[in-house]
Amino acid sequence: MLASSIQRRAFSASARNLSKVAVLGAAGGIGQPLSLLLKMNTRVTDLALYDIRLAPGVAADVSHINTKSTVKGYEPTPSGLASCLKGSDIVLIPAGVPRKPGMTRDDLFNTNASIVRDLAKAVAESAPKAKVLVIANPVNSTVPICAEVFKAKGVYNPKTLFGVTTLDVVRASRFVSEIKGTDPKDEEITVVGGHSGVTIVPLFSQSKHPDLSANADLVKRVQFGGDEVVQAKDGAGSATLSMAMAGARMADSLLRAADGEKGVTEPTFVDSPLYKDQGIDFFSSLVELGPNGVEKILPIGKVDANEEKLVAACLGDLKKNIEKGVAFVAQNPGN
Ligand SMILES: NC(=O)C1=CN([C@@H]2O[C@H](COP(=O)(O)OP(=O)(O)OC[C@H]3O[C@@H](n4cnc5c(N)ncnc54)[C@H](O)[C@@H]3O)[C@@H](O)[C@H]2O)C=CC1
Ligand SMILES: O=C([O-])CC(=O)C(=O)O
Repeated sequence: MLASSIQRRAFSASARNLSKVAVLGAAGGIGQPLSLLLKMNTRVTDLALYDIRLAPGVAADVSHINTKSTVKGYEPTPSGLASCLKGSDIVLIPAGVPRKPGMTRDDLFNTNASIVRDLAKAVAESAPKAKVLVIANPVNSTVPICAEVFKAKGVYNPKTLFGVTTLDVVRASRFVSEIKGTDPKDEEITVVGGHSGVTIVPLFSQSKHPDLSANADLVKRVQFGGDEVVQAKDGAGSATLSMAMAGARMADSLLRAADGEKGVTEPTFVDSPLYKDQGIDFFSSLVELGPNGVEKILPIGKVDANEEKLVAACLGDLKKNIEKGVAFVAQNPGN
């Protein structure tokens, strides 16, 4: 009995990979709680924090938490960034400015596009095999920007680039549970499309409450949940704590899949075949994760008449957002 439990322990310990996780933008509103949650994750063995300010301070603070992983904060220099990235299995990118009331995510493009482009270049040079999780907005454009940079550097792997859309399903399950008086953990809501306004498409017809697809207020709340936080923070930024939780969940799912766990799925914005025939190269849907990243992209499944209209509205905007990201890199390749 004892021997077999020791054997089991030995097996589970040996089945786990060493995992270096890097956070770029680690001193920000998302970066700090995200770093905290990653420090609490026992699958992370090395946590590497980079920002243009304060990363060593955040690292010193987080490093006192009594879990086994090492934590290091890097100086805001090209060599600091390269050392941070070197050997990383997962790179999360929450670097970039957040919205203020009255702005759309697309209004962040002018500032964040070049930040993400330059960080993607550093990833291509120092961690070309890492799984890259893009949080910086507008995700619908920043993910194509990363893809174009990786293509130009000859390291593009569509299985390892992810736009983080987890917060949309986190919100959807919570909002439904509030209406139905249920536990959000029992409310799995599929959300597809992209990550802004009408490109966010909840598919309530596939949930336990198909009637909710006719609830226009709820659909709108999921699509514009981010605005609720932006307005409530009144100029001081957008969702940070719920986003940190969502980003940490996405990273944990990839780590579990890398450790051989089967059937791990997350919704995420990836290079997807689902609407390529309409010229849309990236789309968020449920994705099965494996040791190499994307294992299988699941189809969106059956949708009802309300949702068909939502998908149609999503595709128009999404196509433009993706094209904008691609055009940016073509016109501004940077140094
Ligand atoms: N994907 C999603 O669901 C969500 C995405 N976001 C987005 O995440 C981004 C970050 O939001 P917050 O953390 O609230 O902003 P923040 O302003 O609090 O933090 C951003 C951090 O990025 C750093 N930074 C800026 N340029 C950098 C560079 N070149 N290299 C490294 N670090 C750099 C800043 O110094 C700052 O510490 C925003 O673009 C926001 O819109 C926010 C919520 C949800
Ligand atoms: O709304 C924003 O700007 C931040 C975001 O992406 C979200 O909260 O979903």
